Amino acid sequence: MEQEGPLFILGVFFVLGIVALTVVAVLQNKPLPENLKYGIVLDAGSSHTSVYIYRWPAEKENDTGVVQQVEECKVEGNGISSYHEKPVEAGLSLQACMNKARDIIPVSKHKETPVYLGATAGMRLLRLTNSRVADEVLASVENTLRSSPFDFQGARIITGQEEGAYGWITINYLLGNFIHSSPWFNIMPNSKEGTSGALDLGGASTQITFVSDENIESQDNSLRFRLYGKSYNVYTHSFLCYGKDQALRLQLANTMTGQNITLLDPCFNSGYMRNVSTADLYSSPCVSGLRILTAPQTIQIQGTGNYQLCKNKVQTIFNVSHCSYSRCSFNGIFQPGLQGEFGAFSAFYFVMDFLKLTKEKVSLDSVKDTVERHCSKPWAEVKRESGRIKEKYLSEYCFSGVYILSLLDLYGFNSSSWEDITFLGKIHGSDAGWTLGYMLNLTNMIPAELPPSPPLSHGGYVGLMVFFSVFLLFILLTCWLTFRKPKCLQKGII
Ligand SMILES: O=P(O)(O)OP(=O)(O)OP(=O)(O)OC[C@H]1O[C@@H](n2cnc3c(O)ncnc32)[C@H](O)[C@@H]1O
Ligand SMILES: [Ca+2]
Repeated sequence: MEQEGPLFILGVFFVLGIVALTVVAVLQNKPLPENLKYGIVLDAGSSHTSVYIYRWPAEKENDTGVVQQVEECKVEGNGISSYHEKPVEAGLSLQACMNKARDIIPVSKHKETPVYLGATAGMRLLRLTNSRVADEVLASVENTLRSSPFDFQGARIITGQEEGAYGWITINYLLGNFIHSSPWFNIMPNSKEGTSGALDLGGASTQITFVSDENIESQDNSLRFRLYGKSYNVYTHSFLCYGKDQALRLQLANTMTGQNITLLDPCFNSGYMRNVSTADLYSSPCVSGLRILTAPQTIQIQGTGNYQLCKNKVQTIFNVSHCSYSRCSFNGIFQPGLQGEFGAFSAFYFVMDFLKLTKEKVSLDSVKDTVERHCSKPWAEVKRESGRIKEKYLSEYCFSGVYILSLLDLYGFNSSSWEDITFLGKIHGSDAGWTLGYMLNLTNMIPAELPPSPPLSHGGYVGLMVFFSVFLLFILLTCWLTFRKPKCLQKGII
């Protein structure tokens, strides 16, 4: 009895010790309040500019799938290359969206938030037409971005190769395709091995990018990446002038005649009419070589809505007669055989979404039927059904549908490989496009090797601590209750 008093006190201290240990472990390892970082990328496309704002937790910077798009602000008006006659206004056009970015990003983060502007095919074409004016437009947008409170990192025209590569990185990052070989990463697990190819259809250029096991016969189309501990051999090509707006110009210019003021066009719905200024049509370097000097100043397009005739007309813009490699897509450009799944975005998505062909896998034949049916609808009916859509877009869905089918056919998609294409607008809330990949690369957020990762997550660590503490407590209590006198303590079991 004399010995029980001190032993009881010892036992109480022991229990208190374990409880204190658990509390300290839990508190000490409580995750710090999330430190968020922001980044801004301006996609200065040929048809329009969008300002994307991204956010991610600073501690997880090198993990994959953690960067999220928090906003897309569409700049009013057309793309920056359309300001070629008044370059100063190109910069002003960005102001409203940059003000919105100011409101969204906390003031304390402004100074450390990088801003990048990448211009694509519209500016590539303007540089070809007049490089001095292209520089003036870039200087103007640079001025606006420099005067923003953010950390301006540069405004430049990205190459077609970069555009393809970053689009591919974006979709595979968002789909979680870079991580499934690692046992430690388990965010957005992807059941399918491998990466997804990227198909981007813009207004002035189009890109195809995918991993290939074949020899890439032309160096310009070959990219090698090492990402998250894996090497990738990637094929990419950007076709300048084969975005959907420039392709439409090519198609029109191909059928222009010397005198006719009216142009019957099977790629527009019957009853549709549009006036086109020939000066404007020929202003693009994509078609300037096709200029007919005797063409009238203005022509009137009159739609006749015929799928088959439209297809024949669209095919005239592709040259498939020469190829100096083992195989080509068109215009003498090397392309290896298609491999794996593909994500198709931008206008591929806009057009297929309008035709209600994105929700589930639809066979190639059904897609052709749908486009054919759409082309044969009178314009009045098209307008009645979808009157709220911008007339420019609405009037061009027949042409765009036929163009997409022709382009994908030349890439090598047939009835069976068509099933490998998914038309993507957003992936987990972020737009599919080159901008995210561009930012990930410039902020060094995609490591070549897998970052070292602790074997246990914070939750797992705390859980184990609690489990073992409770286990010890349980043993002690069992001893106490079994022997009444805590003999186990006396015998030095614990
Ligand atoms: O990549 P580049 O060639 O520079 O062009 P862009 O970046 O401006 O091109 P987008 O992907 O924004 O758009 C591709 C095309 O789709 C058109 N477009 C945009 N939204 C659309 C919609 O809802 N329906 C149909 N077409 C759309 C747009 O006018 C372009 O012709
Ligand atoms: Ca684009």
